[in-house]
Amino acid sequence: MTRITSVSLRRVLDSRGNPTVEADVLTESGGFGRAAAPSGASTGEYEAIELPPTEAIAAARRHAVPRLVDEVYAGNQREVDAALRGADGTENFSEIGANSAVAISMAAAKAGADVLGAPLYQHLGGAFRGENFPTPLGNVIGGGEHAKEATNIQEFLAAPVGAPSVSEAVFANAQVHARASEILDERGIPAAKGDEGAWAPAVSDEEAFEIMDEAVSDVEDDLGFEIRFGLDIAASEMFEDGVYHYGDETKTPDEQIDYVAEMVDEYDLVYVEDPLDENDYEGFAELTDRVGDRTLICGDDLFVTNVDRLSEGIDVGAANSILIKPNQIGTLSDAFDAVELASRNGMDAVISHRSGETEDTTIAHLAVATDAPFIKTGTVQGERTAKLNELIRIADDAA
Ligand SMILES: O=C(O)[C@@H](CO)OP(=O)(O)O
Ligand SMILES: [Mg+2]
Repeated sequence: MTRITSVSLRRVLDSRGNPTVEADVLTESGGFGRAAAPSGASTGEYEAIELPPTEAIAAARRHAVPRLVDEVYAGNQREVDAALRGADGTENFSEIGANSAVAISMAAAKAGADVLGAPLYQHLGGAFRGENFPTPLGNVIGGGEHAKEATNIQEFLAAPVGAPSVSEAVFANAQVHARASEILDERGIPAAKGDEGAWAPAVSDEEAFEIMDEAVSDVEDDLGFEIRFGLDIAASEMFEDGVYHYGDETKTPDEQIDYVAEMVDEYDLVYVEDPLDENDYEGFAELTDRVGDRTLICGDDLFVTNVDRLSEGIDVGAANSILIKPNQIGTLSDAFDAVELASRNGMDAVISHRSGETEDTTIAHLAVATDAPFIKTGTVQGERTAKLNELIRIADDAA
């Protein structure tokens, strides 16, 4: 019933106005799934390869589609993803492109769910999923590679950890985003928005910490549940010639560890992603040792959703959490393997969007399917609210 009868690929727009790959998968009994690949700006050095969409589509049509159509069942995700890997033949999807691979992988999952008549989160996660919902990490202020002339730290993320429901959490983040705008106004600071819809003011990181702290406390007082915040430092982007660059100032790796540890305590941070360069497993381990009992130290560029890199990290205690981005590795099966390896080792797996996104909602289902404690998928702006609104619908559906 779920045998794939057609896979079509096309170029569509992403939120930055760049082309990306969209896939449609059809099955024998009329099941249909559509998904589009997201795209990063602050990409990790070890991510699977994103090819220019036209090339990725041509290569996938040549190599992958013949191995899928009439050959593979969309309901069998492992089989779909093994066919994609077989068609590509490389470690990093450099032949058909991780963008084609992930679009097909996600579209097949949706087609499989469609035939089974199950919501995607249940098809991926099984009958017992849908009880727990992730806390959304909402990007409120940011800079780095996502906005010019703004903060050095890439993302300041609201985390409504005490919200009684996913819907209240989603609205709390939107309120923090609105409150941050008022505080910027009060201080006479103009702010455009970065790629993910976060405010991108030309302020120091120090001032961004203050604004974030104030916005979060105000909304916490108003709503009456605990809201904290966290960071994606995206430190690999700042690391050059052995030091971290904060505008004209620099920090040595030891100073960077001290700085992050101080910020964790000063602001009671609940989450810190990529505090150090993507090759510094030891630095990650030292920081995790110092503050890992009170915050999540999450590896994004460090692990790139890759089980081999995660295993190395586990060996040295490099983090207590991993960011999962399906397009970093190319298939849903690979992403699930990373989640499972992490959770077998007591680490949290956080599901994430990319800075370049589409209206695709797969990651909302993935977060519920994997029982993720957090999902990072922005706060406002259509391609972000697509996922947040889907989470609200899933919660409604599962109730
Ligand atoms: O660094 C990150 O975590 C992401 C998403 O916020 O950014 P990008 O997609 O540009 O890598
Ligand atoms: Mg990151």
